[in-house]
Amino acid sequence: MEIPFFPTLFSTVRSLVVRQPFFPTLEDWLVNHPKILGFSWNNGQTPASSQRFLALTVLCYISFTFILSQVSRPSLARPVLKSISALHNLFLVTLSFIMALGCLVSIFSQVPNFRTLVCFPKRTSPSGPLFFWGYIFYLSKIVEFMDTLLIILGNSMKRLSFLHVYHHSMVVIMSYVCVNSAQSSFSMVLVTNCTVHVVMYAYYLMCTLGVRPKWKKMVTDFQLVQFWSSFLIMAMLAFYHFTGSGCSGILSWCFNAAFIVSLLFLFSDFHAKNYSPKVKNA
Ligand SMILES: CC(C)(COP(=O)(O)OP(=O)(O)OC[C@H]1O[C@@H](n2cnc3c(N)ncnc32)[C@H](O)[C@@H]1OP(=O)(O)O)[C@@H](O)C(=O)NCCC(=O)NCCSC(=O)CC(=O)O
Repeated sequence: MEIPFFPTLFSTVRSLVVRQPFFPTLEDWLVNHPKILGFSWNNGQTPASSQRFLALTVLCYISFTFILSQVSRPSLARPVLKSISALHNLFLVTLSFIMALGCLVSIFSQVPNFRTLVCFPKRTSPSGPLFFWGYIFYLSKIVEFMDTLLIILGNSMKRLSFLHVYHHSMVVIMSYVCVNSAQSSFSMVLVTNCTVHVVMYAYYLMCTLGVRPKWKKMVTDFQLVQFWSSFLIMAMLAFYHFTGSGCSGILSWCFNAAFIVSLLFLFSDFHAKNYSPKVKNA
C-alpha cells in the first residue's frame, strides 16, 4: 500500500533538483567526501557515542545550570558578552544551514524513494551520509548549551525557564537516540529543525546586534509548525510500519513523540503568554 501525493511530490522534486548544475558540486562536498560517505556510528567507539558520555553531559549541564544560577557570578563587560553572543549565534546560523543542506543533498543523492525516507528498513545500520549529518546534529545540540550560559552571564534569569532547560537537556538525548537506533525519518526532522534554527539564531543574532526584529512571533509560529509537522511524519511512519515489513527505530519514535507532545504544550503556553492580545495591550 502507498500513501497518496507525497511519493510523487518527492520524486518530482528530486528529479528536478538532481538535474541542476550545482547539484554534483554540492554532492561532492556534502555527500561523497570520504569522511562523510565512510561514516559509521559505533556505540562507544565514535567520539561522544557512549551512553555514559550522554548521561554525564546531560547531568553536568543540569548541575552547572543550577549551580551557576544560584551563586554570585563574575559580571562580564557588556561588549564582551555581546561579542561572544554574536559569534555563537553566527556559528549556529551557519552550522544549522550546512546541516540542513547536507542532509537534504544526502536525501536526494542516497534515498531511493519516499517510503525509504519515512521508513528505513529494519536492521538499518547507522552509517553513511544521512547518519553523518545526524551525528553532527547531535553534537550541535551540545554546542547549544552555550545559550544557557549566555542567559546566565547576561543575568536574564527570567529567561532561564523550565521550557529552556528542559528543551536543551532533552533534545541532546533525543538526537542521540535517533542516531543510535537508526531511527526512521529522522532526516526529515533534522532538515526541519535546522531550517527553524537558521531563523531562530538569526533572530538572536539580530537581538545581540541591537536590532529587535518585529518577527519574533513568526519564529515561535515556525517552531509550532515544526512540532505539528512531526505528527504528520509520525502518521506516515505508522502507516508504512503497519502495512509493510516494519520500520527501523520505531520504539525510539515513541520516546520522541512523547517529547514532541510535551514541547507542543510548553511552546503553546509560551505563545499564549507572549503574544495574546491581553499581553500586547498590557
Ligand atoms: C522567539 C523565541 C525563539 C525566543 O524567545 P525568547 O523569549 O528567548 O526571546 P527574546 O526576545 O527574549 O530574546 C532576546 C534576548 O536573547 C539574548 N540572546 C542572544 N543570543 C542568545 C542565545 N543564543 N540564546 C539565548 N539568548 C540569547 C539576546 O541578547 C536578547 O537579550 P536582551 O533581552 O537582554 O537584549 C521563542 O520562540 C522561543 O524559542 N522561546 C523559548 C525560549 C528558548 O529558550 N528558546 C530557544 C530554544 S527552543 C528551540 O530551539 C526549539 C526548537 O528546537 O525549535
